[in-house]
Amino acid sequence: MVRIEHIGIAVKDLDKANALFQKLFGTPSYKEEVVDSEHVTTSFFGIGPNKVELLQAGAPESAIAKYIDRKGEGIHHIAFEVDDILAEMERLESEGFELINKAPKKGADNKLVCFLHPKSTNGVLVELCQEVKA
Ligand SMILES: CC[C@H](C(=O)O)C(=O)SCCNC(=O)CCNC(=O)[C@H](O)C(C)(C)COP(=O)(O)OP(=O)(O)OC[C@H]1O[C@@H](n2cnc3c(N)ncnc32)[C@H](O)[C@@H]1OP(=O)(O)O
Ligand SMILES: [Co+2]
Repeated sequence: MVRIEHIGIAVKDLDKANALFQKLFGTPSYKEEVVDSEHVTTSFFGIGPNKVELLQAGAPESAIAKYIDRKGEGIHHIAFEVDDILAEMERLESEGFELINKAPKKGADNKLVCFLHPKSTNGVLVELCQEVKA
């Protein structure tokens, strides 16, 4: 684990949330990106060396839609940057953490990602992110 890559926040209305967080951070979102495979639209804010990712569901089957239905809006996951996602997935699985996806998958913001099931991480949805090198 290199550092916290982003904090993911589940929101119902991305336009309203973008306006709210722009006021909070004093800076606008630097990009919005749809991730079809996750049925989400993401919006990223840079705060110094850190990032916040807002996520709006694009379909009822979206993990974000189910989360909001269950728990309402709020912090959804913590993402960590890793240098070698395959090695980290292998290490974590050997340590007893449950990988939700068994192979890295395409994430937003030019990343390969893997999620750990919250039941194996004290109730925190953890995302591993590796930068996709050009
Ligand atoms: C990849 C694009 C982007 C990026 O950064 O690049 C993203 O971050 S996309 C983010 C959205 N995608 C995901 O979250 C994918 C991984 N998530 C999942 O596969 C599911 O959400 C899963 C498996 C965590 C939960 O699935 P589901 O909601 O269908 O199951 P349950 O509702 O039965 O939940 C099971 C159990 O987990 C607890 N739970 C669910 N979501 C969270 C959460 N975000 N944080 C903590 N805990 C969570 C839920 O409360 C249930 O617990 P229980 O004690 O059984 O009630
Ligand atoms: Co994320």
